[in-house]
Order: sequence, then C-alpha cells, then structure tokens
Amino acid sequence: MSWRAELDRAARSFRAAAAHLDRAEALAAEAAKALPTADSSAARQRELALELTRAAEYTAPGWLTQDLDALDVTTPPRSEPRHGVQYVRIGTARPLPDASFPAIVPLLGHGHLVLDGDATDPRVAALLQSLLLRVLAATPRTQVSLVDGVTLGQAFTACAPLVQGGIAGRTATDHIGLDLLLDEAEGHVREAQQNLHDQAGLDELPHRLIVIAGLPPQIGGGMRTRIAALAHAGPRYRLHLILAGWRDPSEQNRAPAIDHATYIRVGERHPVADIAAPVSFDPAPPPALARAVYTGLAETMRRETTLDVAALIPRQRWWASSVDGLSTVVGRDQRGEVSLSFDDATPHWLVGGRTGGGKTVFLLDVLYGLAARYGPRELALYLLDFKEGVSFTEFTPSEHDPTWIPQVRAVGVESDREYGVAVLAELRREMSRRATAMKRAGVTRLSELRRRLPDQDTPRILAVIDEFHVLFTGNDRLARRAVAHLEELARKGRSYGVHLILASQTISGVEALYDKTDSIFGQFPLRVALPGAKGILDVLNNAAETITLGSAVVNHSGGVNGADRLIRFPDATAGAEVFTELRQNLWEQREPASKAPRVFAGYAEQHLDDDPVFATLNTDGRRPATLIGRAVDVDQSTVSFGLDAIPGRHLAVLGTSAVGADVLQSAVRSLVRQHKPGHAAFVIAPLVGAADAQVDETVAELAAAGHDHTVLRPADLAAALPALLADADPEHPRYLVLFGADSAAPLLGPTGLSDLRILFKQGPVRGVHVLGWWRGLRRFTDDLGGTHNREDVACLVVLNVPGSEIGGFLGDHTIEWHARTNRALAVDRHEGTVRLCVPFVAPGRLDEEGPL
Ligand SMILES: Nc1ncnc2c1ncn2[C@@H]1O[C@H](COP(=O)(O)OP(=O)(O)OP(=O)(O)O)[C@@H](O)[C@H]1O
Repeated sequence: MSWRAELDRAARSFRAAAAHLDRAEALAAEAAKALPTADSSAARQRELALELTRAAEYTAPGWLTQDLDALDVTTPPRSEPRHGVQYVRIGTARPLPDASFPAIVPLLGHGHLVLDGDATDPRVAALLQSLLLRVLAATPRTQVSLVDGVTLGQAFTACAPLVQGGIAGRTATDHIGLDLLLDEAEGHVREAQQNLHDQAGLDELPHRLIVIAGLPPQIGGGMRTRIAALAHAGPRYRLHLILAGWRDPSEQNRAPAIDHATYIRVGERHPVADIAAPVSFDPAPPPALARAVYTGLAETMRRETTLDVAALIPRQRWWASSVDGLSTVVGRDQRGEVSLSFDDATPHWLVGGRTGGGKTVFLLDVLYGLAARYGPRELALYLLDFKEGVSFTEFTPSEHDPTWIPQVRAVGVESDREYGVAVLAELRREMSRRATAMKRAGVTRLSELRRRLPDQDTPRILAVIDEFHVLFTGNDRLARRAVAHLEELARKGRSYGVHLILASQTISGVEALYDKTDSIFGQFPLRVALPGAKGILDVLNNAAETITLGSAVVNHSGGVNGADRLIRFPDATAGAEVFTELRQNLWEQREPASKAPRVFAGYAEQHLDDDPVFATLNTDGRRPATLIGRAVDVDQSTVSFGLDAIPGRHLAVLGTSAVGADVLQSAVRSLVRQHKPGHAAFVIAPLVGAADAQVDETVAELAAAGHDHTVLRPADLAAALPALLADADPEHPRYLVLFGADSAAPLLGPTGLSDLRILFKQGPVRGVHVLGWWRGLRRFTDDLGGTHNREDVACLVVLNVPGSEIGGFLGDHTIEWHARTNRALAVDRHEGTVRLCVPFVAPGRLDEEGPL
C-alpha cells in the first residue's frame, strides 16, 4: 500500500473513531504508527497531525492530553475508564517542525509503561511527574505506590499531599521498602482475585498505580521477577506499573520482559515504537498546579473516608463471639472500613501521639466499638489512666448519668502507680486461674477451653493503660513490679485471652518500655501512630510526622517502614450523643446482677460516711476496728486497724497536714459504732486549736450515741493518765484520744511522760488504747522514749512525713513513700503491712488544704 493510501485509510479511520471511543483508542495508536517520516507531503502530514490531535483529545480528553500549563485545578476529572483503555499523553510528537500531535500511550485498563532511563535523567523525572498528575487528576480514586531507589525520593517530593492524604504510601527508597510495597501489591491482586472468585466484581476496587522512578541498587533477580509477575497479572486486576530504569547492564542477568507494556526508549529520536515520529517528553507540571490537584485529592479523600461514630456501631448488639479474638471497626481508609483485632497475630497494641493528637478519642472509638459487639460474657474491660483528665469516666456511673458500660470491671482515673500495679496483679491472678482451668481441661489455648466449656465465664480481657510509662517512673521496686507484671501479661496474655493496649504521649514514655525490657516491645506487633507519634513506629519510619488530626498510621508489622496503612477515625467528642445512647442501651441490656465498675479516681476525697465497711459496723464484732481510709487497690478495700488486747495496739497519725485530725476523728467515729453505750469510755484531749472542729464533732457524736465520754482540759491530762490504767477493765475498753499529741509532752512533764509510756506498754492488754495525732515524727519518737520502743505503737498513719524519715524510724529503708496530697501510708507493724491509702477526710478538705 502506498503511503498516500495509508494516510487516507488512517484519516478515514479517525473520522469513524469520533463516533466510537473504544475504536478510536485503538486506531489512534495505529494511525500514529503509520505516520511516514520521509517523503510524505508536508501539507498532508499537517492535516494528519491535526486529525491525530483531535482523535487524541477525544480518546484522552482533558487532563490526559491537554498541556498542563493550560489547565487549572477546576478542570473536571475524566470519568473512570469503565470500559476500554485509558490513554495518557507522554509528550508531543512532531512529524514536522510545524506539525505536532499529542503522543498518547495506553495505561489504565491496558498495561504498563516501561522506560529504559531512570529519574536521574531529568527528562524521565519530569515525565513521571507529568504522568502521575494526569492519571490522578483524571482518575481520582487511583491508589498510588511510589518507589525511588535512585534519587532518594526526590522524584516525588511534589507528592507529599498524596502521602499525607493516604492516596500514596510513603516513597520506598530501598529494597526493604520495595519488598513491602510488592507485598502490598500482591495483596491487591489476591484481593481482586478473591472478589472475582466471589463474583463480587472489581468495580469497587480502585486502580493501583505503581510508579517506579528507578530501582534501588541492592535488589536482585528475585525482586525483578516479582515485578515482572505483577506486571503479567496486574492489568486484569486493575494494577498498572510505570517502570523507569528497567534495564540490566549485565547480559547474564537480563531483566525479565514486562508483559502488556509500552516500551519507551528515552534517549532515542523515536522513543515509542508505535508512534512513527520524534517525540519530546512532557515537562514537569507547574508546581502550583500539582500542589493544588494533590491537595484537593487529599481533601476529597479526607471527606470520603471520614467516618461518623455511628458507623463504628453495628446495628445488632452483642452478637459477636470472642472465642478466637476481638475485632472492631476503628475507621476507614480509601478502600473502606478498617477493622483491627486482638488475636493471636496482634494480641496487644501500642498507641501513641502527641498531646491533643486524638489518642483519647481513638481509644474511645475502639472501646465503644468493642462494647457494642461483645457482651459481658465475651469481653471484660480494665481501663487505667495515669494522667489528669477524664478519659474513661464516661464508662462509669455519675451523678448526671447513673449508667455504665457493663463490660467494664475497673476504671482508674488519675491513677497512682500503686493502683496500676494492683490492677496488673489482678490480671495476672486471673491468668493463673485460667492456666489452672486449662490444665484441668487438658487444653492449651483459651479458645479450646471456651469451646470445651462454653458455660464457663472466661471473657477475653482487654486492659487499656493510658500514659503507661508513668508506671516506670522512679525506677524503684514498684517500677520493677510493674515491668514484671507487664512482661508476663504481654508474653502469655495471648494464650489466656488477656490483651493490652499501651498508650503514651511521649517518646520517653515509649522508650521507657523499651529500656525496661526490649522483649516486651516485640509482643506489640500492632502499632497505631497518631499525629506527632514518636517511638511508636520504627526509627526509620516517620509516617506519623505528616498526618493530620483524625488520622492514624496503623502498622501490623511492629512499625516497619512500608507496612503502614493510613486510616481516618471519627471524632468521639463530636458523636457524644451516639455514644451516650449506646451506653444507656447497653446498660439496659445488662444482667440484673451486673455490678457497676470499681472506680478509682485518684483526685477524689474519701469519706467515712460513704464507706461500705463503716455502713456495716455494729456492736457484735469481736475486735473493735478503727477505719482510717481506703486502700489504693482494685477494690479500694477499707483500711483499718484492729484494737485488741495485744501490746502495741495503739494508733498514731503522723504529720502536720490538717488531714491528721480528720483521720483521728474517723478512727473514733468507727469505734463509736462498735460499742454499746456504757460498754466503752472515751477520753478526749483537745490539745491544739487546729483540731477544734473535729473535737467538737466527735464529742457531739459520742454524746448523741450515749457513750461515756470525758473532754480533758490540757492541765488535767497528766493526772488522767495513771487513772486510765488504775481501774481499767478489759471488758470495757477505754480510748484516750489525743488531738495534737505533740503538744502533750510539756504538759505532762517527766512523770507524765513516763505514765504515757507505761500506758503505751501496758494499756492494750488492759483494754486501754491511745489514739493520737502527732504533727511531727520527732515528737512522737521522743514521746515513745526512742525508736527502740517503736513496737509500743504498732499502727501508724503516715501523712506528710518524708519517706527517708519514716524509713529511718521503722528501720526499713526499702519503704518507698513520697508524701503527697490525699494519700497516706498505713503501717501495721504486727501484720507487717505497709499500704498506700486515701485517708478519710471531712468533705471539702482537699479544697481547703490545697496541695502539700
Ligand atoms: N478523629 C477526629 N476527628 C476530628 N477531630 C478530632 C478527632 N480526634 C480528636 N479530635 C479533636 O482533637 C481533640 C483532642 O483529642 P484527644 O483528647 O483525643 O487528644 P489526646 O491525644 O487524648 O490529648 P491529651 O492526651 O492531651 O488529652 C479533641 O477534642 C477533638 O476535637
């Protein structure tokens, strides 16, 4: 066929193609191939170039062919290549100096582009940027994976908004990153295959475009073969490659051929075999345009992936079984809802982010999601927060809302480390119980036990510890116990259905865990990095640095680079009503016997009148007890000292804090309830003005209860001491209550002091007990007659006395006590116990007293 006939045929073809998109796509390529270069008439060539331009514009409209300089961000995208092939412009073909047409090549819906040069060649770098912008602007749902092993990511710096928006993963620059990226791409193919197998179709699956600006130098034949295999399978599953630098200099180790590819030879005059004209490649797009398009895409993605809290909650409640694990929707990514699990693969999670990075919100999303899915027989929650704040209070009953989440067993807000360690110890005990039950049942996993004994109450336990690093501060015995507990729970938890979320705001927080025991770290394969998270992901992975509020990087591989998934999660604070309704709803569904969670609020005062033991005190007990506060433990057990006929059963409250008078008052008030009127006598010595209010209230209560009581004038104290012992009757106890005992010594003089010491030594066996508030340890020691007599007063409530001093007094320097507001150390020398407690105070005392 002559060239003229050839040209006519091509021109005819193009006219027909105008009516038929698919056909035009095919014929455009054919016609371009047919362009003769030598002896054709210039006029005809110009005419044909015009035809080709029209056909190209028709075949690949807007973003796909126009000069990028001539476009702005408002240019609409082309609809997805639903059928057929999407062509994209690579540059301008110029058969004559004054005749040109867009050089377009097929990509999405067809195959791949392979360039022999890499991005170290500026023409290639520019072309890749232009191609990426065109494809993404025309087909906005496309997912992108970027590899640049030759210019350290320089080729894709303009793509930062795509990375932040979750449209592109972070650029892989080395063989490890490429390896992970190929894993992900192979996952895409598998997912698509599954979709086809399930006859779900691929319409919902976005295109995935892998742009490789140059391969990292370290990669070997295996990796190249994987790329070639992906290229072979990819187009059928909406996966396409733009592969630059695909050449191998060694003849022995040639790069495998890429199927379905259009090869572009960068250095040649006719770089594309199908276009019989010289082609100059497109320049890089105007930076402002790229920025505007990519930012717009990221914003659209943000809108589309933003999830309402309602989407976290399934329509049906408590339907799920936790036999094999727990799982809940936590957010969305480009592909839809994202669920995370606690199971054998990801038994525990590590969550981090800067202050205000959304950690609390994320945790609330997770907890409500789980609580909606798994009933109390499937899930038990322990929630611990060490910082000031209200993270978990909404799970507990309050004055405004008496409901609670029935799965919650214990909540600590502004917890002490001691409380945290007590919770961890309780979890370990539960693990031991389960281990025994499993041994007995002859099984090794919780799931087997659950299947074998479906009626047994063995829910999966999730313990959430916010600001967990506080547990390690101090590097003391308590810290070591915390580490030991955490290590055990982290290592064995998966077998016994005990899962942890450790969350922290600070890098030092996370490092604290690492420093304590790097073996724990490996037990937390699932990492959730919120904005500004440090130390949560691998050191080389800075994915969390650029994400915005409401997003999180989820990484199932211990935080390694390239295994990131960017999700968005809903704002729990914005959806508060939804969660409130859910809470009330779940509460209504609870079993009638369901108990409210045990709540420890570190900042709260404890009042004797609210104490459950105080409420049950009566005169039938064998051994009168003085109630002094609530222990910092999971049950907040009441701390008391029994006053029986054993030497040493006296009570000393130590410290200048005004709380001392309250504690003494509580001790007396609890005794008041345990004696019938006339069966005990109370001798009250008000020695300091600071305790006047408590003295008055105590006396009024004694009078109201009809108890025998005397209020001593200070001047009468010395005379009263021998009398107390003289006619003592163990059946009718007597209590000497010294409000401000440190002021007694000058009143007593040497004889009186000696009488006091005799009382200390001989009183209890004869039914006489001293209860005193000494405002200084030194005074108390002197009154005892020296530390060698410390056994004479066995019950101590230590307030603001330095730890070293009390350690010295007790002869035990291992005691760790840091005096602080609203805390006391209850020491029982006989029982050998040293317990941290919240002392009973008068309501409002902390507001008056302020911090110590
Ligand atoms: N998914 C989200 N979408 C939109 N806004 C959010 C989202 N998550 C959190 N926020 C906003 O950020 C604020 C801080 O969140 P949050 O209290 O969870 O941070 P935090 O990391 O727990 O901070 P801190 O530890 O200092 O309390 C919230 O008040 C909320 O308005």
